[in-house]
This record gives sequence, structure tokens and C-alpha cells, in this order.
Amino acid sequence: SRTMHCKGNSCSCSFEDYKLTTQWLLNHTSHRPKVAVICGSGLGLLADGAANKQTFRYQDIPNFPVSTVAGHEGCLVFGTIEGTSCVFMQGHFHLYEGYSLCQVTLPVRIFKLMGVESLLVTNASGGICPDFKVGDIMIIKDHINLPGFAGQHPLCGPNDERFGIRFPCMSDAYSKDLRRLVLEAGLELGCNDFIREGVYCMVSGPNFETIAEARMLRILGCDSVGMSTVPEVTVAKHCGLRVLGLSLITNKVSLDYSREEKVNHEEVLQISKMRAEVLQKLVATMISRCQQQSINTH
Ligand SMILES: O=P(O)(O)O[C@H]1O[C@H](CO)[C@@H](O)[C@H]1O
Ligand code: HPA
Repeated sequence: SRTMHCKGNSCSCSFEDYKLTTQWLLNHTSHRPKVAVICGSGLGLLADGAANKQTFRYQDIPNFPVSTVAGHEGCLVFGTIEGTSCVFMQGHFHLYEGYSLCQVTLPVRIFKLMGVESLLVTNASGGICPDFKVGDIMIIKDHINLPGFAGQHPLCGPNDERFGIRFPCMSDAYSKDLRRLVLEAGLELGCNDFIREGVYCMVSGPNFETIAEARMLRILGCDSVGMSTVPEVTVAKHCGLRVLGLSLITNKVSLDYSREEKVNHEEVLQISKMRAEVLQKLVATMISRCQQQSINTH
């Protein structure tokens, strides 16, 4: 059943909804993932390196939304990378698809209930920082939740203490340790000259920004802009997951009326494909290292 209860901007899936899906997955797979990876637009290939794969289509998983956007396969893939059990979402959900933010973030809470400890989120975004180039990988240092400012927030509605507290702290949403580890991994893999760090801003989409909007975002301190990730990260932080965010700069956002380039989704997917292999190596390295670090610190 697809039993989400949404009233206005307050959405709540009941604990039983999350439990039902979790139990269904636990009954259908023997994998017990410790790390979850959300693959952004065109980045489903990140799951390719996993061994002992078991794939479920979103439409076959009870309560799961389905992907409606090109570049999002709509599959949940369990597997292992260097002995670490993990799960990949090949495709994630967006506000612009018409989903409520509790549907968008439903998988995160299911991962938590399955025993996941770390979440690696990836996405495609437009570069606002003038120093960024197409193909750069931006480690997300922080975010701006623009829809959240307007009340489109996944934690609106009754708070379920079984997941987390009413007023979660967000000043440390992106783990400092994981950011350091990914910088080290990037250096070892020889991709440090296109790894950056910055602030990601979420807009609802689905249109790309006007030039005036892009200029506003730059003044607000945004380095890149996209239409996803922030709800999932917020819900992950609320329920105590460690988070790493990697944003692939697929286009430069126009900040200037004299520029003629016009962004489109095909270009976004093309750049994602181009960088998928290197991102795959980075993500694979991070899966084993972040789990190792988590074992060492507990
Ligand atoms: O889904 P992610 O990786 O964020 O992709 C980005 O690219 C798409 C637009 O081309 C939007 O979905 C935007 O959010
Ligand atoms: N704007 C918003 N979302 C995006 C962009 C962009 O320029 N590129 C990829 N996702």
C-alpha cells in the first residue's frame, strides 16, 4: 500500500509504514548494509563496482515511490564493496516530481531502521562559484535549505522521537571526518585538482534558475545549486546518520545576461556519465574507509 499521510506542508508516514518496508527488505535480502549511497542524476553507475549484487525495482518495494526522471533507474541495489555491506539507490526522488518530502526522504529512515550508519549522497548541480569548472566534484561542506525557509521541510509535522529530536542541530550535518577522508582519497586517486568544497543550495525546480535568481544565490553564499539532497541529509542528520555529500558540477549557472549558454538536462546527464567512473572509485574508497573509521571510533 502507498500510505503516506500529508496535510498541507506537514507530512508524516507512520512508524508502521517505515517498519513494514524495512521488514519486507530484511525478509527479501540477506544483506545488512552499513553504508547507503544515493546516486544522483546519471550516477546510477556508482553501484557497478559492488559484488554479490541483489537488485529490487522501486515499484516492487512496498511504500516506495518510483523514479519518474531520466537518468534515475529506479532500483535499490544491495551489494558489498571490499567486504563492506552497502546499498545503492539508483535514482532518488524530488519535490518537482510531485512527491511530498516525507516520500522523498522515506528511504533514509528505512536505511536507518535496517542498521545503516553512514549515508553518502551524490548529485548533479550547477556551479555558481566562478572558480568552479564543469566536471569538478564539490564536497558539500554545508547547505542552504531554500524550500525549508518557505515551510517545505521534511521534518514538519509531528516529531517521532524514535527517529530523533524535535529541534535537530544542523551546523554539523556534513561529517568533518568524512570530508577529510574524501580529500585524502581524492589525493591518492589523483583527482585532487578537480575536487572542491562548497555550499550546496536546494531549489525546488523543475526549471533551472533565472539569471536574477542565480545572482541572488551567489550573494547568499551558494557555490552550487540543485533540486535534491537537502531533504535526505536533513532527515539523515535528524536520525543520527553520518553524512558525506558529493556534488558533481555538470554545468555553470549563467550569472551574466551577455552569456548565450542554455543549460538542459541532457547536458547534465552527459557530464555525469563522463565523471561516473572516477566518482565510482571515490565512492568505493569511501565506503570501505568510512565504515573502517566508524568501527575504530566506536
Ligand atoms: O537529482 P540530482 O542529482 O540532484 O540532479 C539534478 O539534475 C536534475 C536537473 O538536470 C535535477 O534533478 C537536479 O536536482
Ligand atoms: N540548477 C539547478 N539544478 C541543477 C543544475 C542547475 O544549474 N544543474 C544540475 N542540476
